[in-house]
Amino acid sequence: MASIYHSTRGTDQVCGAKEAVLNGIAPDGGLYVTDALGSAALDLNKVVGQTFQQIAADVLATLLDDYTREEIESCVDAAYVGTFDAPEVTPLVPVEDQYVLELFHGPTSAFKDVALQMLPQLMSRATGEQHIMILTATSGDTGKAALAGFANTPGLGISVFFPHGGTSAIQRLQMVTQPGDNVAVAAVRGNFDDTQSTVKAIFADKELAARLAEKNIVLSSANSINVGRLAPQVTYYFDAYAQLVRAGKINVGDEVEFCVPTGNFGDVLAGYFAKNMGLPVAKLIVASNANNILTDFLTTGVYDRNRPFHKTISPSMDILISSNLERLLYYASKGDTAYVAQLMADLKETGRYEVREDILAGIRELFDCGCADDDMARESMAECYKQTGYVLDPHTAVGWNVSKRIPCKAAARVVLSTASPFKFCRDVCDALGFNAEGSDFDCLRELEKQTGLAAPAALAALESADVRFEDVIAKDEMPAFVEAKCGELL
Ligand SMILES: N[C@@H](CCOP(=O)(O)O)C(=O)O
Repeated sequence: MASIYHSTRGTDQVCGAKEAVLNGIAPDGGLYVTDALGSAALDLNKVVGQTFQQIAADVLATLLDDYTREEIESCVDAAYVGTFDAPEVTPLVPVEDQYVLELFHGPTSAFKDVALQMLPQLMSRATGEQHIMILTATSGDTGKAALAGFANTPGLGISVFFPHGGTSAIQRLQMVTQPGDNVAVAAVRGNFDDTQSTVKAIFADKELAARLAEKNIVLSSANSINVGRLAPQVTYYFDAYAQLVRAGKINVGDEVEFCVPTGNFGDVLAGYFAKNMGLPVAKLIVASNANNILTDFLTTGVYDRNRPFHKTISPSMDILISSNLERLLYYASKGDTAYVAQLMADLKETGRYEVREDILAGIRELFDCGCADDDMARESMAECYKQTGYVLDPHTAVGWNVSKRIPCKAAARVVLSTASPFKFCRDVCDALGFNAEGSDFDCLRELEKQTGLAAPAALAALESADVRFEDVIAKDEMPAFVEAKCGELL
């Protein structure tokens, strides 16, 4: 029987995986979860002999089990054959005494491509006659990856909102130059949390939904609140493990640790899913930048967003409302939807909640944490480059810094590398002591010259790309923007 999905905040409305992917977020504002997680494991002996694509097919068939095997395999082919510039898709590179999992070889040079090359495939096989408008809030990377994934998909439109002045220059250019007839992009005055919260409010707006329904349009999400975004990310945890075994670094069954730079908690939650699907994970280390709300939560059990919001050199992690933590709370409370709903209501009303001691203790059995501010990240970029020649982007540097301070107790430690350093070339040049003057493309060329690395062609090409989207709007204007774009694009 196919897995049943329901909200983290209640079980009265249930659906299958396809409907969960299509809806993006549950009708009560919670996130879709399935109680089947933990009941089916991948066969590790098989995994270690598989390609990334084969592992992806098995992961997706397990988590999204109302897709047929044929549907899953055609999704995998479309998403992962010929779309990444590394044959392994997500290569694992030894650097000093740990391993860097390079997740940035996709079309937009960020880990989001792994899921956002897949989500449009999943969505188009789940939809019927309806038209879909995808709403995406981004702090830098998701937006472009979603645009690249959904551009020109028949029957689908996509609207992306990013914080005005809150991304790197290259990240912004990637979005505002996006070609396609079905895409819209706007900068929002405010930070990522304002944008993400407004997108969630738009999903909850019943009157807007009714007006759109008259035009046969539904809204969905390309953020990791959508289980169709999260499930594909589980693949690279298994694949990293397989690469370690094949390289003779560990034996099948050995435990490994992962250190994950994260803001919205999606990337690290995918590791929790992997663990629950049979991957021997000893620890998941949550690495935060100066917006260290997750470090505080995992240390004290208190989640408190009443604090300053810092703009950092790792902008994709500038987040104080980590959406996917809600899913972990659901599983850690053993499926207590009323408890999760209460915590989320507390967060909305007071900006704060505190979990019970037993729940924190359960979480801490698997999760460790740490944070690194900009100076620490710069130091790690410089030190790592000096000692090994390896160039870390500022987000990966946060993970690297945190990882270095927590001794590894398992057979291997893998640091997830979230983006190409060329997306943040000015800050990387600055950290590495290279010339960081001039335009961002001067910095890109300087980084190439000094390191001998080639910038991804799509990033270099942004220098001469036409800017198509220049709207800067207030968050209150987002609902009208979405409704207008539904009319224009669908
Ligand atoms: N870091 C993200 C923020 C949104 O996270 P998501 O994983 O939920 O899409 C970004 O770069 O936009």
